[in-house]
Amino acid sequence: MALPKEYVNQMRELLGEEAEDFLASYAEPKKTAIRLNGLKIESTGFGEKEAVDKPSAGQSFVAGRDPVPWAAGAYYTDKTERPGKHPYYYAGLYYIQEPSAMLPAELLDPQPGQRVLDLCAAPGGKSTQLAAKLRGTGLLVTNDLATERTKALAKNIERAGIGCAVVTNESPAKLAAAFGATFDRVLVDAPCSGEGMFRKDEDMVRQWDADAPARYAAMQDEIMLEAAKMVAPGGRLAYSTCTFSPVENEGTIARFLAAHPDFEIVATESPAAWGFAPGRPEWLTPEEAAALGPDRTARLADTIRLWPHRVRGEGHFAALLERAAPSGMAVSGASPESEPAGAAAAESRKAGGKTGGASFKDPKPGKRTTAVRRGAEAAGRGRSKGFDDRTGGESDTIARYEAFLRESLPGWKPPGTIRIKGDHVYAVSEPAGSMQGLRLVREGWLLGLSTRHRFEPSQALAMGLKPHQAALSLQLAGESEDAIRYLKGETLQPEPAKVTGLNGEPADKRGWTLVCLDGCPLGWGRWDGATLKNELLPGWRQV
Ligand SMILES: C[S@@+](CC[C@H](N)C(=O)[O-])C[C@H]1O[C@@H](n2cnc3c(N)ncnc32)[C@H](O)[C@@H]1O
Repeated sequence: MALPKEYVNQMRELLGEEAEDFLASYAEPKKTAIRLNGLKIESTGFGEKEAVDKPSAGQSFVAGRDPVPWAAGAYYTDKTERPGKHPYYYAGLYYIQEPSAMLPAELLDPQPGQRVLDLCAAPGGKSTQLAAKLRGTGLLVTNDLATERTKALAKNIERAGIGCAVVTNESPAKLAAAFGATFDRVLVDAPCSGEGMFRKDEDMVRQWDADAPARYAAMQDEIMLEAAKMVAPGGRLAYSTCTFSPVENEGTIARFLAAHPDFEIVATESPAAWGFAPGRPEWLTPEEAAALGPDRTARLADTIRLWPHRVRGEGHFAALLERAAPSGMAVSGASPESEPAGAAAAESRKAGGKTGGASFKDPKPGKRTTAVRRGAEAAGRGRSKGFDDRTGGESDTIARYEAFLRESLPGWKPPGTIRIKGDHVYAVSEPAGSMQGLRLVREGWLLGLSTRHRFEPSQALAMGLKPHQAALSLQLAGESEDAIRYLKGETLQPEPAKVTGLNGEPADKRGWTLVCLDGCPLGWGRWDGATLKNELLPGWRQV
Protein backbone atom coordinates (compact mmCIF):
# COMPACT_ATOMS: atom_id res chain seq x y z
CA MET A 1 0.00 0.00 0.00
CA ALA A 2 1.40 3.43 -0.94
CA LEU A 3 1.31 5.61 2.18
CA PRO A 4 1.77 9.41 2.15
CA LYS A 5 5.44 10.20 2.72
CA GLU A 6 4.75 12.80 5.41
CA TYR A 7 2.63 10.29 7.28
CA VAL A 8 5.36 7.64 7.20
CA ASN A 9 7.93 10.17 8.43
CA GLN A 10 5.66 11.24 11.28
CA MET A 11 5.08 7.65 12.36
CA ARG A 12 8.80 6.89 12.23
CA GLU A 13 9.45 9.88 14.45
CA LEU A 14 6.77 8.84 16.95
CA LEU A 15 7.51 5.14 17.08
CA GLY A 16 11.29 4.98 16.64
CA GLU A 17 12.43 1.36 16.38
CA GLU A 18 8.86 0.07 16.58
CA ALA A 19 8.02 1.88 13.34
CA GLU A 20 9.26 -0.99 11.17
CA ASP A 21 6.84 -3.50 12.74
CA PHE A 22 4.09 -0.90 12.49
CA LEU A 23 4.73 -0.20 8.80
CA ALA A 24 5.00 -3.93 8.06
CA SER A 25 1.44 -4.39 9.34
CA TYR A 26 0.17 -2.62 6.20
CA ALA A 27 1.10 -5.76 4.25
CA GLU A 28 -1.22 -7.84 6.45
CA PRO A 29 -4.91 -8.28 5.60
CA LYS A 30 -7.39 -6.05 7.41
CA LYS A 31 -9.16 -7.67 10.35
CA THR A 32 -12.93 -8.25 10.20
CA ALA A 33 -15.49 -9.46 12.72
CA ILE A 34 -19.13 -9.79 13.62
CA ARG A 35 -20.74 -9.00 16.96
CA LEU A 36 -23.78 -11.01 17.98
CA ASN A 37 -26.79 -8.92 18.88
CA GLY A 38 -27.35 -9.46 22.59
CA LEU A 39 -30.97 -8.32 22.20
CA LYS A 40 -31.64 -11.38 20.04
CA ILE A 41 -28.97 -13.86 21.10
CA GLU A 42 -28.03 -14.38 24.71
CA SER A 43 -24.32 -14.06 25.32
CA THR A 44 -23.29 -15.95 28.42
CA GLY A 45 -19.55 -15.72 27.96
CA PHE A 46 -17.17 -16.46 25.16
CA GLY A 47 -18.09 -19.57 23.23
CA GLU A 48 -21.46 -19.99 24.92
CA LYS A 49 -24.21 -18.33 22.93
CA GLU A 50 -27.89 -19.01 22.87
CA ALA A 51 -30.55 -17.61 20.60
CA VAL A 52 -33.33 -16.29 22.76
CA ASP A 53 -35.98 -18.46 21.20
CA LYS A 54 -33.96 -21.15 19.52
CA PRO A 55 -30.56 -22.05 20.94
CA SER A 56 -29.18 -23.63 17.78
CA ALA A 57 -29.14 -20.42 15.72
CA GLY A 58 -26.33 -18.63 17.54
CA GLN A 59 -24.29 -21.69 18.45
CA SER A 60 -24.02 -23.15 14.99
CA PHE A 61 -23.14 -19.78 13.51
CA VAL A 62 -20.24 -18.98 15.82
CA ALA A 63 -18.88 -22.51 16.23
CA GLY A 64 -15.17 -22.68 15.48
CA ARG A 65 -14.64 -18.92 15.30
CA ASP A 66 -12.03 -17.07 17.36
CA PRO A 67 -13.60 -14.64 19.81
CA VAL A 68 -12.60 -10.97 19.83
CA PRO A 69 -11.26 -10.97 23.39
CA TRP A 70 -12.31 -7.45 24.40
CA ALA A 71 -15.93 -7.52 23.22
CA ALA A 72 -18.84 -9.66 24.42
CA GLY A 73 -20.27 -11.98 21.77
CA ALA A 74 -17.83 -10.90 19.02
CA TYR A 75 -16.00 -13.20 16.61
CA TYR A 76 -13.46 -12.80 13.85
CA THR A 77 -14.55 -13.56 10.31
CA ASP A 78 -12.22 -14.33 7.45
CA LYS A 79 -11.92 -12.63 4.10
CA THR A 80 -13.65 -15.45 2.19
CA GLU A 81 -16.89 -14.83 4.09
CA ARG A 82 -19.65 -12.45 3.15
CA PRO A 83 -21.57 -12.06 6.41
CA GLY A 84 -23.65 -9.22 4.93
CA LYS A 85 -25.29 -11.71 2.56
CA HIS A 86 -26.37 -14.27 5.16
CA PRO A 87 -30.08 -14.31 6.11
CA TYR A 88 -29.04 -13.97 9.78
CA TYR A 89 -27.71 -10.53 8.95
CA TYR A 90 -31.17 -9.52 7.72
CA ALA A 91 -32.67 -10.88 10.93
CA GLY A 92 -30.36 -8.54 12.90
CA LEU A 93 -28.60 -11.42 14.63
CA TYR A 94 -25.25 -9.71 14.31
CA TYR A 95 -23.56 -6.49 13.27
CA ILE A 96 -20.50 -6.48 11.05
CA GLN A 97 -17.94 -4.41 12.92
CA GLU A 98 -14.20 -3.86 12.82
CA PRO A 99 -12.82 -5.55 15.99
CA SER A 100 -10.98 -2.53 17.45
CA ALA A 101 -14.12 -0.40 16.96
CA MET A 102 -15.84 -2.60 19.55
CA LEU A 103 -13.68 -1.29 22.40
CA PRO A 104 -15.28 2.13 23.18
CA ALA A 105 -18.77 0.77 23.93
CA GLU A 106 -17.21 -1.95 26.10
CA LEU A 107 -15.35 0.73 28.06
CA LEU A 108 -18.44 2.89 28.46
CA ASP A 109 -20.38 -0.19 29.59
CA PRO A 110 -23.86 1.27 30.16
CA GLN A 111 -26.08 -0.53 32.62
CA PRO A 112 -29.73 -1.45 32.08
CA GLY A 113 -32.03 1.47 32.78
CA GLN A 114 -29.43 4.18 32.14
CA ARG A 115 -29.69 7.14 29.80
CA VAL A 116 -27.08 6.98 27.07
CA LEU A 117 -26.10 9.42 24.33
CA ASP A 118 -24.09 8.40 21.27
CA LEU A 119 -23.20 11.77 19.82
CA CYS A 120 -21.43 10.83 16.54
CA ALA A 121 -23.23 7.60 15.87
CA ALA A 122 -23.74 6.85 12.18
CA PRO A 123 -23.87 4.23 10.83
CA GLY A 124 -24.58 2.81 14.29
CA GLY A 125 -22.03 0.10 15.13
CA LYS A 126 -21.43 1.39 18.62
CA SER A 127 -25.06 2.40 19.15
CA THR A 128 -26.26 -1.15 18.50
CA GLN A 129 -23.61 -2.38 20.93
CA LEU A 130 -24.66 0.15 23.61
CA ALA A 131 -28.34 -0.73 23.14
CA ALA A 132 -27.61 -4.43 23.66
CA LYS A 133 -25.98 -3.52 26.97
CA LEU A 134 -29.11 -1.56 27.98
CA ARG A 135 -31.10 -4.77 27.35
CA GLY A 136 -34.03 -2.87 25.92
CA THR A 137 -34.39 -0.57 28.97
CA GLY A 138 -33.49 3.05 29.67
CA LEU A 139 -32.95 5.43 26.77
CA LEU A 140 -30.45 5.65 23.94
CA VAL A 141 -30.26 8.94 22.07
CA THR A 142 -28.27 8.23 18.93
CA ASN A 143 -27.22 11.22 16.88
CA ASP A 144 -25.23 12.22 13.83
CA LEU A 145 -24.72 15.60 12.22
CA ALA A 146 -24.68 14.20 8.67
CA THR A 147 -28.32 13.95 7.55
CA GLU A 148 -27.61 11.37 4.86
CA ARG A 149 -25.80 9.11 7.31
CA THR A 150 -28.72 9.09 9.77
CA LYS A 151 -30.73 7.00 7.29
CA ALA A 152 -28.33 4.08 7.67
CA LEU A 153 -28.21 4.77 11.39
CA ALA A 154 -32.00 4.52 11.75
CA LYS A 155 -32.09 1.35 9.66
CA ASN A 156 -29.36 -0.34 11.70
CA ILE A 157 -31.18 0.58 14.91
CA GLU A 158 -34.38 -0.92 13.51
CA ARG A 159 -32.72 -4.05 12.16
CA ALA A 160 -31.17 -4.69 15.57
CA GLY A 161 -34.65 -4.59 17.13
CA ILE A 162 -33.90 -1.67 19.45
CA GLY A 163 -37.05 -0.23 21.02
CA CYS A 164 -35.53 2.28 23.45
CA ALA A 165 -33.78 4.58 20.96
CA VAL A 166 -34.38 8.09 19.67
CA VAL A 167 -32.49 8.96 16.48
CA THR A 168 -31.57 12.62 16.04
CA ASN A 169 -29.80 14.65 13.37
CA GLU A 170 -28.47 17.59 15.33
CA SER A 171 -25.41 19.60 16.24
CA PRO A 172 -23.96 18.76 19.65
CA ALA A 173 -24.66 22.35 20.76
CA LYS A 174 -28.39 22.01 20.06
CA LEU A 175 -28.56 18.71 21.86
CA ALA A 176 -26.72 20.17 24.85
CA ALA A 177 -29.17 23.08 25.01
CA ALA A 178 -32.12 20.68 24.85
CA PHE A 179 -30.94 17.91 27.17
CA GLY A 180 -28.49 19.45 29.62
CA ALA A 181 -26.52 17.22 31.98
CA THR A 182 -28.94 14.30 31.95
CA PHE A 183 -27.00 11.35 30.54
CA ASP A 184 -25.34 8.62 32.60
CA ARG A 185 -23.15 7.70 29.65
CA VAL A 186 -22.02 9.73 26.63
CA LEU A 187 -19.96 8.41 23.73
CA VAL A 188 -17.99 10.68 21.39
CA ASP A 189 -16.71 8.44 18.59
CA ALA A 190 -15.17 11.47 16.99
CA PRO A 191 -14.71 12.38 13.34
CA CYS A 192 -10.94 12.00 12.90
CA SER A 193 -8.09 11.87 10.41
CA GLY A 194 -8.68 8.10 10.06
CA GLU A 195 -5.04 6.98 10.01
CA GLY A 196 -5.99 3.73 11.74
CA MET A 197 -8.32 2.79 8.88
CA PHE A 198 -5.82 2.98 5.98
CA ARG A 199 -5.67 -0.81 5.76
CA LYS A 200 -9.45 -1.13 5.83
CA ASP A 201 -10.31 1.62 3.40
CA GLU A 202 -7.79 3.01 0.90
CA ASP A 203 -10.02 6.06 0.35
CA MET A 204 -8.88 7.19 3.79
CA VAL A 205 -5.28 7.25 2.51
CA ARG A 206 -6.29 9.43 -0.44
CA GLN A 207 -8.25 11.81 1.80
CA TRP A 208 -5.38 12.26 4.29
CA ASP A 209 -3.23 15.38 4.23
CA ALA A 210 -0.68 16.67 6.71
CA ASP A 211 -3.12 19.27 8.07
CA ALA A 212 -5.91 16.75 8.67
CA PRO A 213 -4.96 15.88 12.29
CA ALA A 214 -4.98 19.54 13.42
CA ARG A 215 -8.21 20.21 11.54
CA TYR A 216 -9.96 17.24 13.15
CA ALA A 217 -8.49 18.05 16.56
CA ALA A 218 -10.19 21.47 16.47
CA MET A 219 -13.47 19.79 15.49
CA GLN A 220 -13.11 17.31 18.33
CA ASP A 221 -12.46 20.09 20.87
CA GLU A 222 -15.81 21.64 19.96
CA ILE A 223 -17.69 18.35 20.10
CA MET A 224 -16.15 17.42 23.45
CA LEU A 225 -17.05 20.81 24.90
CA GLU A 226 -20.73 20.22 24.12
CA ALA A 227 -20.58 16.53 25.09
CA ALA A 228 -19.33 17.49 28.57
CA LYS A 229 -22.45 19.61 29.13
CA MET A 230 -24.61 16.50 28.72
CA VAL A 231 -22.80 14.20 31.19
CA ALA A 232 -24.65 13.99 34.50
CA PRO A 233 -22.53 14.50 37.61
CA GLY A 234 -21.00 11.10 38.34
CA GLY A 235 -21.63 10.04 34.73
CA ARG A 236 -19.07 8.84 32.21
CA LEU A 237 -17.83 10.08 28.87
CA ALA A 238 -15.94 7.87 26.39
CA TYR A 239 -13.90 9.39 23.57
CA SER A 240 -12.57 7.33 20.69
CA THR A 241 -10.95 7.75 17.30
CA CYS A 242 -9.55 5.52 14.60
CA THR A 243 -6.36 7.51 14.22
CA PHE A 244 -2.82 7.67 15.63
CA SER A 245 -2.01 11.38 15.65
CA PRO A 246 -1.30 12.77 19.14
CA VAL A 247 -2.80 16.20 18.42
CA GLU A 248 -6.09 14.28 18.32
CA ASN A 249 -6.18 11.45 20.93
CA GLU A 250 -3.94 12.44 23.90
CA GLY A 251 -4.02 16.07 22.70
CA THR A 252 -7.81 16.26 22.60
CA ILE A 253 -8.11 14.62 26.02
CA ALA A 254 -5.44 16.89 27.52
CA ARG A 255 -7.06 20.09 26.22
CA PHE A 256 -10.46 18.83 27.40
CA LEU A 257 -9.24 17.96 30.91
CA ALA A 258 -7.41 21.25 31.28
CA ALA A 259 -10.68 23.07 30.61
CA HIS A 260 -12.77 20.64 32.71
CA PRO A 261 -11.38 20.13 36.21
CA ASP A 262 -14.49 18.15 37.12
CA PHE A 263 -13.54 15.31 34.73
CA GLU A 264 -10.82 12.69 35.26
CA ILE A 265 -9.54 9.70 33.34
CA VAL A 266 -10.82 6.35 34.57
CA ALA A 267 -8.11 3.67 34.64
CA THR A 268 -9.37 0.69 32.68
CA GLU A 269 -8.31 -2.91 32.44
CA SER A 270 -6.04 -3.17 29.45
CA PRO A 271 -4.51 -6.64 29.33
CA ALA A 272 -1.14 -6.77 27.62
CA ALA A 273 -2.12 -10.23 26.32
CA TRP A 274 -4.61 -8.59 23.99
CA GLY A 275 -1.90 -6.27 22.71
CA PHE A 276 -3.39 -3.08 24.16
CA ALA A 277 -0.87 -0.27 24.66
CA PRO A 278 -1.07 2.75 26.99
CA GLY A 279 -1.67 6.31 25.84
CA ARG A 280 1.46 8.41 25.45
CA PRO A 281 1.60 11.47 27.77
CA GLU A 282 5.07 12.27 26.39
CA TRP A 283 3.53 13.01 22.99
CA LEU A 284 1.68 16.11 24.27
CA THR A 285 3.05 19.48 23.22
CA PRO A 286 4.82 21.35 26.06
CA GLU A 287 1.89 23.82 26.12
CA GLU A 288 -0.68 21.03 26.48
CA ALA A 289 1.33 19.34 29.25
CA ALA A 290 1.86 22.63 31.11
CA ALA A 291 -1.85 23.49 31.00
CA LEU A 292 -2.77 20.07 32.36
CA GLY A 293 -0.09 19.81 35.07
CA PRO A 294 2.24 16.87 35.70
CA ASP A 295 -0.11 14.59 37.70
CA ARG A 296 -3.00 14.75 35.29
CA THR A 297 -0.64 14.51 32.31
CA ALA A 298 0.80 11.25 33.70
CA ARG A 299 -2.71 9.78 33.86
CA LEU A 300 -2.95 9.90 30.07
CA ALA A 301 -1.12 6.57 30.25
CA ASP A 302 -4.50 5.17 31.37
CA THR A 303 -5.98 5.82 27.93
CA ILE A 304 -5.69 3.01 25.39
CA ARG A 305 -3.94 2.78 22.05
CA LEU A 306 -4.63 -0.12 19.71
CA TRP A 307 -1.81 -0.58 17.21
CA PRO A 308 -2.35 -2.87 14.21
CA HIS A 309 1.03 -4.55 14.72
CA ARG A 310 0.10 -5.42 18.32
CA VAL A 311 -3.63 -6.26 18.28
CA ARG A 312 -5.78 -8.33 15.97
CA GLY A 313 -7.61 -5.25 14.75
CA GLU A 314 -7.12 -1.86 13.11
CA GLY A 315 -5.73 1.31 14.72
CA HIS A 316 -7.76 2.98 17.46
CA PHE A 317 -7.56 5.20 20.51
CA ALA A 318 -9.99 5.21 23.44
CA ALA A 319 -10.31 7.10 26.71
CA LEU A 320 -12.88 6.78 29.48
CA LEU A 321 -13.57 9.87 31.59
CA GLU A 322 -15.76 10.41 34.62
CA ARG A 323 -17.40 13.59 35.81
CA ALA A 324 -17.11 14.21 39.54
CA ALA A 325 -20.30 13.90 41.55
CA PRO A 326 -21.03 16.37 44.36
CA SER A 327 -20.31 14.64 47.68
CA GLY A 328 -23.19 12.49 48.86
CA MET A 329 -24.44 11.81 45.34
CA ALA A 330 -24.34 8.24 44.05
CA VAL A 331 -21.80 7.77 41.30
CA SER A 332 -23.15 6.47 38.04
CA GLY A 333 -20.32 3.96 37.81
CA ALA A 334 -19.83 0.55 36.34
CA SER A 335 -21.49 -1.75 38.84
CA PRO A 336 -25.28 -2.08 38.86
CA GLU A 337 -25.07 -3.74 42.31
CA SER A 338 -23.48 -0.76 43.96
CA GLU A 339 -25.97 1.85 42.85
CA PRO A 340 -29.38 2.29 41.32
CA ALA A 341 -29.05 2.57 37.55
CA GLY A 342 -29.24 6.10 36.31
CA ALA A 343 -29.00 7.49 39.82
CA ALA A 344 -26.69 10.37 38.98
CA ALA A 345 -28.70 11.50 36.00
CA ALA A 346 -31.92 11.23 37.97
CA GLU A 347 -30.50 13.30 40.80
CA SER A 348 -29.19 15.86 38.38
CA ARG A 349 -32.58 16.17 36.72
CA LYS A 350 -34.29 16.41 40.09
CA ALA A 351 -31.91 19.09 41.25
CA GLY A 352 -32.51 20.99 38.04
CA GLY A 353 -28.65 20.73 37.90
CA LYS A 354 -26.81 22.02 34.90
CA THR A 355 -29.61 20.87 32.73
CA GLY A 356 -30.20 23.89 30.56
CA GLY A 357 -33.37 22.27 29.24
CA ALA A 358 -36.76 20.88 30.12
CA SER A 359 -36.90 17.77 32.23
CA PHE A 360 -37.70 14.44 30.59
CA LYS A 361 -40.25 13.97 33.34
CA ASP A 362 -42.20 16.95 32.11
CA PRO A 363 -43.40 16.09 28.63
CA LYS A 364 -44.45 18.91 26.36
CA PRO A 365 -45.61 17.16 23.22
CA GLY A 366 -44.27 18.68 20.05
CA LYS A 367 -46.30 19.94 17.15
CA ARG A 368 -48.53 17.27 15.65
CA THR A 369 -47.49 14.81 18.33
CA THR A 370 -49.94 13.51 20.88
CA ALA A 371 -49.23 11.32 23.87
CA VAL A 372 -51.92 8.67 24.12
CA ARG A 373 -53.41 7.14 27.23
CA ARG A 374 -53.68 3.42 26.84
CA GLY A 375 -57.14 1.86 26.85
CA ALA A 376 -60.41 2.28 25.10
CA GLU A 377 -61.11 5.79 26.32
CA ALA A 378 -58.08 7.04 24.40
CA ALA A 379 -59.75 6.11 21.14
CA GLY A 380 -62.52 8.61 21.75
CA ARG A 381 -60.24 11.66 21.91
CA GLY A 382 -60.41 14.47 19.44
CA ARG A 383 -58.00 15.09 16.58
CA SER A 384 -54.74 16.89 17.03
CA LYS A 385 -54.16 19.94 14.90
CA GLY A 386 -52.53 19.21 11.58
CA PHE A 387 -53.62 15.60 11.46
CA ASP A 388 -53.70 14.03 8.00
CA ASP A 389 -57.40 13.68 7.17
CA ARG A 390 -56.82 11.24 4.31
CA THR A 391 -56.22 8.47 6.81
CA GLY A 392 -59.00 9.47 9.19
CA GLY A 393 -58.40 11.19 12.49
CA GLU A 394 -56.13 10.50 15.39
CA SER A 395 -58.90 8.52 17.07
CA ASP A 396 -59.15 6.33 13.94
CA THR A 397 -55.41 5.70 14.08
CA ILE A 398 -55.63 4.71 17.71
CA ALA A 399 -58.62 2.47 17.06
CA ARG A 400 -56.84 0.72 14.17
CA TYR A 401 -53.65 0.35 16.18
CA GLU A 402 -55.50 -1.13 19.14
CA ALA A 403 -57.47 -3.48 16.90
CA PHE A 404 -54.17 -4.67 15.39
CA LEU A 405 -52.75 -5.35 18.86
CA ARG A 406 -55.84 -7.32 19.91
CA GLU A 407 -55.80 -9.35 16.72
CA SER A 408 -52.09 -9.86 16.02
CA LEU A 409 -50.15 -9.27 19.25
CA PRO A 410 -52.59 -10.17 22.04
CA GLY A 411 -51.08 -9.67 25.47
CA TRP A 412 -48.13 -7.63 24.16
CA LYS A 413 -47.54 -4.11 25.46
CA PRO A 414 -44.96 -1.75 24.00
CA PRO A 415 -42.59 -0.05 26.45
CA GLY A 416 -43.06 3.59 27.46
CA THR A 417 -45.68 5.94 26.09
CA ILE A 418 -47.57 5.70 22.81
CA ARG A 419 -47.33 8.79 20.63
CA ILE A 420 -49.20 9.53 17.45
CA LYS A 421 -47.47 11.75 14.94
CA GLY A 422 -49.46 12.25 11.76
CA ASP A 423 -50.41 8.71 10.78
CA HIS A 424 -47.35 7.16 12.49
CA VAL A 425 -47.54 5.38 15.83
CA TYR A 426 -44.46 5.37 18.07
CA ALA A 427 -43.57 3.87 21.43
CA VAL A 428 -41.43 6.46 23.16
CA SER A 429 -39.14 5.23 25.93
CA GLU A 430 -39.44 8.33 28.05
CA PRO A 431 -41.50 11.48 27.81
CA ALA A 432 -39.73 13.55 25.20
CA GLY A 433 -40.50 17.05 26.40
CA SER A 434 -37.06 18.47 25.78
CA MET A 435 -36.91 17.15 22.25
CA GLN A 436 -39.11 19.91 20.97
CA GLY A 437 -37.41 21.73 18.12
CA LEU A 438 -34.82 19.00 17.52
CA ARG A 439 -34.48 17.28 14.14
CA LEU A 440 -35.86 13.85 14.98
CA VAL A 441 -35.20 11.03 12.54
CA ARG A 442 -37.05 8.60 14.84
CA GLU A 443 -38.65 9.94 17.97
CA GLY A 444 -39.01 6.44 19.38
CA TRP A 445 -39.79 2.92 18.26
CA LEU A 446 -41.89 3.18 15.10
CA LEU A 447 -44.66 0.62 15.57
CA GLY A 448 -46.46 1.24 12.30
CA LEU A 449 -48.76 3.57 10.46
CA SER A 450 -52.42 3.98 9.85
CA THR A 451 -53.57 3.82 6.23
CA ARG A 452 -57.07 4.51 4.96
CA HIS A 453 -58.28 1.02 5.88
CA ARG A 454 -55.97 -0.53 8.42
CA PHE A 455 -52.96 -0.30 10.70
CA GLU A 456 -49.78 -1.52 9.00
CA PRO A 457 -47.14 -2.78 11.42
CA SER A 458 -43.62 -1.54 10.70
CA GLN A 459 -40.50 -3.53 9.96
CA ALA A 460 -39.02 -1.96 13.10
CA LEU A 461 -41.84 -3.51 15.15
CA ALA A 462 -41.27 -6.95 13.63
CA MET A 463 -37.55 -6.78 14.35
CA GLY A 464 -38.08 -5.93 18.03
CA LEU A 465 -40.62 -8.67 18.79
CA LYS A 466 -40.16 -12.24 20.00
CA PRO A 467 -41.88 -14.93 17.91
CA HIS A 468 -44.01 -16.12 20.83
CA GLN A 469 -45.61 -12.66 21.06
CA ALA A 470 -47.31 -12.88 17.66
CA ALA A 471 -50.73 -14.48 17.21
CA LEU A 472 -49.46 -15.97 13.96
CA SER A 473 -45.87 -16.86 13.10
CA LEU A 474 -44.05 -18.81 10.43
CA GLN A 475 -40.71 -20.40 11.31
CA LEU A 476 -38.16 -20.69 8.53
CA ALA A 477 -34.77 -22.38 8.77
CA GLY A 478 -31.62 -20.27 8.41
CA GLU A 479 -30.54 -21.06 4.90
CA SER A 480 -33.75 -22.64 3.59
CA GLU A 481 -35.04 -21.79 0.14
CA ASP A 482 -38.13 -20.17 1.65
CA ALA A 483 -35.93 -17.86 3.75
CA ILE A 484 -34.14 -16.65 0.63
CA ARG A 485 -37.42 -16.33 -1.29
CA TYR A 486 -38.95 -14.32 1.55
CA LEU A 487 -35.94 -12.00 1.61
CA LYS A 488 -36.30 -11.46 -2.12
CA GLY A 489 -39.90 -10.36 -1.65
CA GLU A 490 -41.63 -13.45 -3.08
CA THR A 491 -44.97 -14.88 -2.01
CA LEU A 492 -44.61 -18.14 -0.07
CA GLN A 493 -46.74 -21.25 0.01
CA PRO A 494 -45.58 -22.90 3.24
CA GLU A 495 -47.15 -26.08 4.54
CA PRO A 496 -50.20 -24.74 6.44
CA ALA A 497 -49.09 -26.59 9.61
CA LYS A 498 -45.96 -24.40 9.69
CA VAL A 499 -47.98 -21.26 10.36
CA THR A 500 -48.62 -21.51 14.07
CA GLY A 501 -50.65 -19.70 16.69
CA LEU A 502 -49.73 -18.55 20.19
CA ASN A 503 -49.93 -22.09 21.55
CA GLY A 504 -47.50 -23.37 18.91
CA GLU A 505 -50.25 -25.39 17.24
CA PRO A 506 -51.12 -24.96 13.53
CA ALA A 507 -53.01 -21.70 13.16
CA ASP A 508 -56.75 -21.62 12.61
CA LYS A 509 -56.92 -17.95 11.64
CA ARG A 510 -55.59 -15.56 9.00
CA GLY A 511 -53.86 -12.21 9.09
CA TRP A 512 -50.56 -10.51 9.96
CA THR A 513 -47.90 -13.17 10.44
CA LEU A 514 -44.44 -12.73 11.94
CA VAL A 515 -41.99 -14.49 9.63
CA CYS A 516 -39.05 -15.83 11.66
CA LEU A 517 -35.67 -17.29 10.91
CA ASP A 518 -34.43 -19.88 13.42
CA GLY A 519 -36.46 -18.16 16.11
CA CYS A 520 -35.68 -14.52 15.21
CA PRO A 521 -38.13 -12.23 13.39
CA LEU A 522 -37.37 -11.28 9.80
CA GLY A 523 -40.49 -9.31 8.84
CA TRP A 524 -44.23 -9.47 8.24
CA GLY A 525 -46.40 -11.48 5.89
CA ARG A 526 -50.16 -11.92 5.56
CA TRP A 527 -51.45 -15.46 5.79
CA ASP A 528 -54.74 -16.37 4.07
CA GLY A 529 -54.80 -20.06 4.95
CA ALA A 530 -52.88 -21.18 1.83
CA THR A 531 -50.52 -18.38 0.79
CA LEU A 532 -48.29 -15.98 2.66
CA LYS A 533 -48.31 -12.56 1.02
CA ASN A 534 -44.90 -10.99 1.44
CA GLU A 535 -45.03 -7.66 3.35
CA LEU A 536 -41.26 -7.09 3.45
CA LEU A 537 -40.72 -3.54 2.21
CA PRO A 538 -38.38 -3.15 -0.79
CA GLY A 539 -35.66 -1.40 1.24
CA TRP A 540 -35.39 -4.42 3.54
CA ARG A 541 -35.11 -7.08 0.85
CA GLN A 542 -32.02 -8.95 -0.25
CA VAL A 543 -30.81 -7.66 -3.59
C1 LIG B 1 -16.17 7.68 13.31
S1 LIG B 1 -17.69 8.12 12.60
C2 LIG B 1 -18.83 7.34 13.68
C3 LIG B 1 -18.95 5.85 13.58
C4 LIG B 1 -20.01 5.30 14.49
N1 LIG B 1 -19.81 5.72 15.87
C5 LIG B 1 -20.14 3.80 14.44
O1 LIG B 1 -19.67 3.12 15.37
O2 LIG B 1 -20.76 3.29 13.50
C6 LIG B 1 -17.86 9.80 13.03
C7 LIG B 1 -19.21 10.38 12.75
O3 LIG B 1 -19.25 11.70 13.26
C8 LIG B 1 -20.14 12.43 12.49
N2 LIG B 1 -19.88 13.86 12.78
C9 LIG B 1 -18.97 14.70 12.22
N3 LIG B 1 -19.02 15.91 12.81
C10 LIG B 1 -19.97 15.83 13.79
C11 LIG B 1 -20.50 16.73 14.73
N4 LIG B 1 -20.03 17.98 14.83
N5 LIG B 1 -21.49 16.32 15.54
C12 LIG B 1 -21.98 15.05 15.46
N6 LIG B 1 -21.52 14.15 14.58
C13 LIG B 1 -20.53 14.53 13.75
C14 LIG B 1 -19.85 11.99 11.07
O4 LIG B 1 -20.94 12.25 10.23
C15 LIG B 1 -19.58 10.50 11.28
O5 LIG B 1 -20.74 9.75 11.03
